[in-house]
Parts: sequence; C-alpha cells; structure tokens
Amino acid sequence: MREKQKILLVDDERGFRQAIVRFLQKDHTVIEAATGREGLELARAEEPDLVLLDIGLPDESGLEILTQLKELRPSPTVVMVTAYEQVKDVVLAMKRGAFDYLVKPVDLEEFELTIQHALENASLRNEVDRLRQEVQRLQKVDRLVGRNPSFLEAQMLAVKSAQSPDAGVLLQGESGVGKELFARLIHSSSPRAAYPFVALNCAVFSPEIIESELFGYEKGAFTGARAEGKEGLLEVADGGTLFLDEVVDLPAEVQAKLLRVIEEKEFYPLGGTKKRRVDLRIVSACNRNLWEAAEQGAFRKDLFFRLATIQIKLPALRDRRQDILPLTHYFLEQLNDKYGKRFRTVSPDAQKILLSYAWPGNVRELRNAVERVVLLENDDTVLGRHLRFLGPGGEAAKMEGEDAGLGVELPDEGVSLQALEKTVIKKAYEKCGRNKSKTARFLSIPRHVLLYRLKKYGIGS
Ligand SMILES: Nc1ncnc2c1ncn2[C@@H]1O[C@H](COP(=O)(O)OP(=O)(O)OP(=O)(O)O)[C@@H](O)[C@H]1O
Repeated sequence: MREKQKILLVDDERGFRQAIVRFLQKDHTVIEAATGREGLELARAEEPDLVLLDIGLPDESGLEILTQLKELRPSPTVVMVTAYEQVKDVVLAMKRGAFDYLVKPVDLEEFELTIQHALENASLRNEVDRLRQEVQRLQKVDRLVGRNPSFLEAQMLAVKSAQSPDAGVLLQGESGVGKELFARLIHSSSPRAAYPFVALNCAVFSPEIIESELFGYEKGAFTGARAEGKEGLLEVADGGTLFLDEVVDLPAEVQAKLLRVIEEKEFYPLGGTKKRRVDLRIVSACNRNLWEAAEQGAFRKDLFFRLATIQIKLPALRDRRQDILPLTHYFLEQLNDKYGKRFRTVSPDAQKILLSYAWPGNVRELRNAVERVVLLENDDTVLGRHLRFLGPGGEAAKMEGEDAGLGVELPDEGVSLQALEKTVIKKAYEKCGRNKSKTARFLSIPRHVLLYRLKKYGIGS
C-alpha cells in the first residue's frame, strides 16, 4: 500500500489547526506547529511533503520561514495561508518559491483542490530527486573525499556555481587533483543534471580532429570524413555540460569559433549550411595558469573571460596532507571490492610513508599506489614494505621525483619547457628503436598522446 503523504501545518490559530487536522487526517499524516521556529524544527526532523504556512506568525514572518524551508534538502512544497489577501505578500511568497496560497476563511472545495495539486507537485519533485540521484549514480560521480579547508572551500564554490546553469567554470590545479571529478560534481548538482555530461581532452588530438569532434560535420565535408556525417560534441552535450580538459591546448581557430558559439548559442557543423542551436554550460580545466597563458598570447582573453566566470583552484595533495589517510581508506574499500581483497587498516610505518611522500601525481597517483598494493599483496593491513616503491630510490621516486631521476640542473636564465619536452621525446623515441608503443610505455603516457606530440614536434616524419 502507498505510504500516506505528510503535511505540516504551521499556524498560531488553534481552532483553524484543529479544523484542518480533522479534515486532512483521514488520508494524510498531519503534524502541527504554532510558531515559525517550531515549524522549522519539525520540517527539519520530519521532512514533510507539504507545508501549509501562515504568513502572520507570532515569532517570525511566514515569508522568512518560507525562505528557510526552501533551503532545506529535501525542501517541501509550501502553500501559504493568509488572513486577508495582501497582494504584496502573496507575490513575494510566490517569488520565493511558494507553490500556491489560500485566503482565510478557506473555502473547502478550493482548499481540497489546492492541497491535491500541491501534493501532486510534491510527489513529482520527489520523483525528480530520485531520478537525479539515479543519474548521478549512472554518471559515476564518485564521492569527493577531503576535509582540508581549501578543498572544502573549492567544493562549496563548485556546488554554488552549479546553481547558475550558464556560468562558465574554470577548474585549475595540477594533474590528478580531481578536476574532472569536480566538473562531474558541478554537472550533477546543476539543473542540467538530467542532460548529458560530455568531456573532451584538448591536449590529445590534432587541431583538425578537435574542430570536427566539437562541431561535427555534414556528409562529404572533407576527405576521410564518415560518409553519413557526424554529430559534434556541442550537439551531443545540448542541454547539459561540456567539459573541456586541458583547455589551454585548444587551437586558436577553434577558440575563435567557440567564442562565437558561447555568444550566439548557435553554430554550423563543418561543411554545413544549416545552423544548430545549443544550450549548454562549459566547464573547463587547466593544469597551468590560464590567465598567464592569455597574457602571453597563447589563449584568447575574451574567451578566457567567458570560460572563467567562476574560477576554482584545487589544492595539490601535498598541500592537504590531512586528506591522505582518509583517501587511502576510501580507495582501499573501493579496490577491495574490485579485487576481492580484505585490506582494513594501514600500519603506522605505512602511514608514515604515505604522509611523507610528495605525491607529484596527486590523488591519481595515490589511487594507483593503493591499487598496486591491493592487487599484489594479500593481507588485511597495508605494511611499510608494501609501499617500498614510494620510498627513496623506489620506482615512484625514479619515475616521478622532482627531476624525474634525470639529474636535471636548471640554468639561472630559465628554460623552454617545450624545447625540453621535444628533446626528451626525441631521445626516448630513438632509445626505443623508433617503436611508438614502446616509447609511449617508456614515457608512461598513452600512445595517442605520444602520437600527437610526435606530430606537433615533427619527430619521426
Ligand atoms: N577528493 C577526491 N576523492 C575521491 N577521489 C578522488 C578525489 N580527487 C581525485 N580523485 C580520483 O583521482 C583520480 C584523478 O582525478 P581526476 O581525473 O578528476 O583528476 P584531474 O585533475 O582531472 O587530472 P588531469 O589533469 O590529469 O586530467 C580519479 O580516479 C578520481 O576519481
């Protein structure tokens, strides 16, 4: 049998409360409060579906209580009750999210109809909440673990920015700090949650591919194009969120086109003559300072301002050490399930290693380290010796230590990172006998990233 819906009645007039309770209690669960404070407390504790709220309460105005009710999660549907029709109050109440209003003395037929509509609205909203949670589960929004104040502040800013459906959000922070996870959090807490979340990494594709991925193309747009044409990611993400990872690598011509899409909300697919309309939010991420890149001319300033209405800086893991052990336990739990293991605790020795390691690859590196232990060891406690690879001279230090084990001495006059990257890639390519897969493994990067870099630097062509 369907559970009865719960109605909270907040009104200081005892006679009115008694009459309403008598009328509603046959089909509904009714709870009552005589003051605004008491009403708020009951609403928090009992999570009613519907609140009938008197505007003229003795302690606080019903309008104030309405604002606070609307901030509750879940927030109830509210019908205001007023002694006489004060248009100003009623308009204000509707603006603040009241569903409807009733004027005392209430007409029974009108009362019944209003309550019925309001309760239908409440069940619809419950259903939407349930679906939103389901979408969140399906979109695999992992729990964000972390109590560090800067991290919490970033999280709060993300959830607040989610409320505005259009504001561009720029996430900045080192690789592996959780930028994509934050982008998903913004999407799933926004009014766009029921629509797609689509991600594009701008660093791994050639300019031509990025352009055709974003804008799509009509049939026969260029040689090598699919005969039937292709829908661009802008269209796939319509209604939802487009996540542009490593946005600083967006080619200049695509930056100009994207700016127009943001301004005009429409675009032409490559080779197309029919305009497509899109309505979406762009969340972008960058692991260097995008404004600095804009100042150096590597990124359009006008696009920067459009993408970075809200800027969120995510702290590196080494700057939030109090989160290392909670994250370790969180990953242990996840990976125990994945590999059928039973790790429960972390020994004091292992804790010391985890806490003193620099984590240049941030949370991603920590997750990988935990995964390696869970996969290779059989125990219920993570021991110091399980983490030897993180210690001095360990593989991690060789691979990811400050100078990647290369003994690089930096000259005082500065270096060109790009030139350095080109040299390293070229030497690695030669060392691996010009074998691309081997070189990608040697450099610990995905093969497609290597292919892009080889092309960019004109190596091996
Ligand atoms: N606070 C957190 N709580 C739980 N898991 C996290 C947290 N932060 C990051 N992770 C996990 O760490 C991994 C890396 O995160 P993510 O891919 O979001 O980082 P990123 O900053 O986007 O990296 P990149 O710049 O390399 O793309 C993912 O597996 C993610 O689920």
